[in-house]
Amino acid sequence: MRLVIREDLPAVGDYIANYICKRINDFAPTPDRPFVLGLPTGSSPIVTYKALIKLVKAGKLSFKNVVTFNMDEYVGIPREHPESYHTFMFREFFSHVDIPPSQVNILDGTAADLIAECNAYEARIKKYGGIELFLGGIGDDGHIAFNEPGSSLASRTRIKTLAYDTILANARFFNNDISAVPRMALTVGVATVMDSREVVIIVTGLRKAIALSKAIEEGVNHLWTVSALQMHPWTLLVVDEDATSGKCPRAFVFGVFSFK
Ligand SMILES: N[C@@H]1[C@@H](O)[C@H](O)[C@@H](COP(=O)(O)O)O[C@@H]1O
Repeated sequence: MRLVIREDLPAVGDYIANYICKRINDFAPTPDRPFVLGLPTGSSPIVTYKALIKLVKAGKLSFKNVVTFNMDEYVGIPREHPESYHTFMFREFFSHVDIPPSQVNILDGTAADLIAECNAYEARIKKYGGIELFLGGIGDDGHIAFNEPGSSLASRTRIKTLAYDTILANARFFNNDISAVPRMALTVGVATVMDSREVVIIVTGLRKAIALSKAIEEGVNHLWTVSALQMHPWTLLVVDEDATSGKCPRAFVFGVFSFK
């Protein structure tokens, strides 16, 4: 597991955007061999998206031969809803880069058969040969995608009931009205993320300090689902100074690297 510490959120965003840019350019994707990229929502990735958009506008990066799979989507709110992850992704990212919309994959939380929707999503990922790089964020409780505390570490794309903490945290996007936050979501599973060839995780802010410490300093534990990444052969955590204010310094003793 690699750990990169940067001063603040904008520096984290720049680092990850440049990292992804290099990965895509080195991969030299073509229409027959696209780069398959997993993507998150949330406030943490917004600066990364902004930095990626800048790279595209500067002609240093193209998404023409990139296929994306988003991590999750709320159940029961239409795509057009201002807080659907579908709307979020087009507003914050896809509308500003050169990706053909047909290459964007986002779970449909309004599908008539939600289980079939989840199974088809897994099949589509498989059809593309798996995900090359999954970018993710984490919740304050260490959840990855919507794999809430207690999720199976062998989980696949499925319907998940949201934890009360997550509903509370996301109420800020719904005018602080807890009752307006969907109770369920479709989410890739922990095993879906683990199958990716590389995982890059953004962890920023004091709120995430305990989760970061649990992710890298304690054992693999389904109550902090991000900790499963300890078992992944090629994970990169990019964090800011605030997020290291848990117990992180000990991590260096155990050989986690810091590139400052
Ligand atoms: N499903 C998303 C997660 O994928 C995301 O990582 C998390 C953190 O969001 P933020 O970056 O706003 O802290 O929010 C939601 O729960």
